[in-house]
Amino acid sequence: MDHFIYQDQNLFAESCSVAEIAQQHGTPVYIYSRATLERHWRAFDDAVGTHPHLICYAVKANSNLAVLNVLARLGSGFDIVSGGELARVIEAGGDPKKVVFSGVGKTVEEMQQALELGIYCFNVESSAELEQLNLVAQSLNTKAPVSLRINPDVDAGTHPYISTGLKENKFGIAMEEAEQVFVRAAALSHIDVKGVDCHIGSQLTELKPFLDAMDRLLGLVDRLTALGIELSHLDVGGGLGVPYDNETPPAPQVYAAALVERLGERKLTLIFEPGRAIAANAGIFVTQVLYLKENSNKRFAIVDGAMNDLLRPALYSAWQKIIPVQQSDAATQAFDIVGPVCETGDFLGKDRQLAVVAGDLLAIRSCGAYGFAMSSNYNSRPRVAEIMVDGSQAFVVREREKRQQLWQGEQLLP
Ligand SMILES: Cc1ncc(COP(=O)(O)O)c(C=O)c1O
Ligand SMILES: N[C@@H](CCCC[NH3+])C(=O)O
Repeated sequence: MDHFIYQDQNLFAESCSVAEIAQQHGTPVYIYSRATLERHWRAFDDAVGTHPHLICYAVKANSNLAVLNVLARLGSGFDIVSGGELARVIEAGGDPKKVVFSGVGKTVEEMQQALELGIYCFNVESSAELEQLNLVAQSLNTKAPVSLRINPDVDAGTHPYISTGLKENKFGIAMEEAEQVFVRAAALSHIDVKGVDCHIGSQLTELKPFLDAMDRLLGLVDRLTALGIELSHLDVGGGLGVPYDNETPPAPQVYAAALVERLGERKLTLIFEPGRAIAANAGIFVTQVLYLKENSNKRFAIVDGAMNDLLRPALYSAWQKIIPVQQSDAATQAFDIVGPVCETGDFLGKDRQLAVVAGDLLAIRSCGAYGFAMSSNYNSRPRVAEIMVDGSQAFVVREREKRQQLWQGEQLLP
């Protein structure tokens, strides 16, 4: 396949057998490929070429320490949205000087933590946050490096829940107010204005919205230069989509080349915040069929994995490829793949043509991003194990939760 997204090929090829991993570690289970993670990160980094840049992997996509560590060893930066994510990055050996901090609701404590660790930049999302950050930096007798996140009001053409760059979304500072907030930021004693950023949404499959957003940001950069405010970087956010089915998002080379070209003569370091493009197709979710069941006009494969383990189908009606791990002699029939959770929305796939019997393993593909990271304990289900395949070896990078861990910290009344 020519595309840089390798569809977790590694996990099904040579080295490690998915069936053996499932047998040894139980199901449901997430399995990641180190080689694929590295290849995706490098493909992204190489795509930007020699233009000064920093790839800040979006930790929210998959925050497993081993995943972060693999990327940190390549020299990756990180895009974080909480103090918890920052702590994970440090724990995984990431460099705080390559961290950008996004999010509309940073707390005072998170600002202190990030300032003390010396992060690269705060992506500030409102005037109120800017004023608060100035006070926190003052109290620590330092200056906070800041980029202002601008809401460029472009339609990313993606699912409404994961579109972030429209006027009605909560994210960023409105373009109409941008100059005024930059002027204020430049005047604040404990703020160091570094850059501008945007992030218009996730799973984008067209280039145009990225370019539209970039053009609007560059217009602002030029107006700021005229006002005497010189920026050193432009952060284009994340959002590059991946093929879950037969989508054809732009390859990173095409995407990056188009953005670099738009910069023209401007001397701005480019920052990227890819999450899904690095991690999604470096992971699968493996689940076992418990029972087959037939109602009047529906056939169900009831599996041991559920919406608490993999939320995307229930939350966004997201479609992810489901394939049997081993060949079966059973007849191919249409199944809804559903989990044990007591919700009608608990499905992993609908109306899938599959040849399966009870006991078979199914692999849900493209689960390396927003899979485990969005999992929960709903229905008091322990969170599943995460495994990373590295060459011919499979490592447990997170153990399956034990039942007793589920009520840790809970107290009975006296
Ligand atoms: C600010 C920010 N940066 C980066 C990302 C990563 O997005 P994606 O995983 O689509 O690359 C997100 C999530 O959408 C985000 O909100
Ligand atoms: N969690 C979403 C993406 C949201 C990205 C975070 N801003 C998904 O699974 O597609």
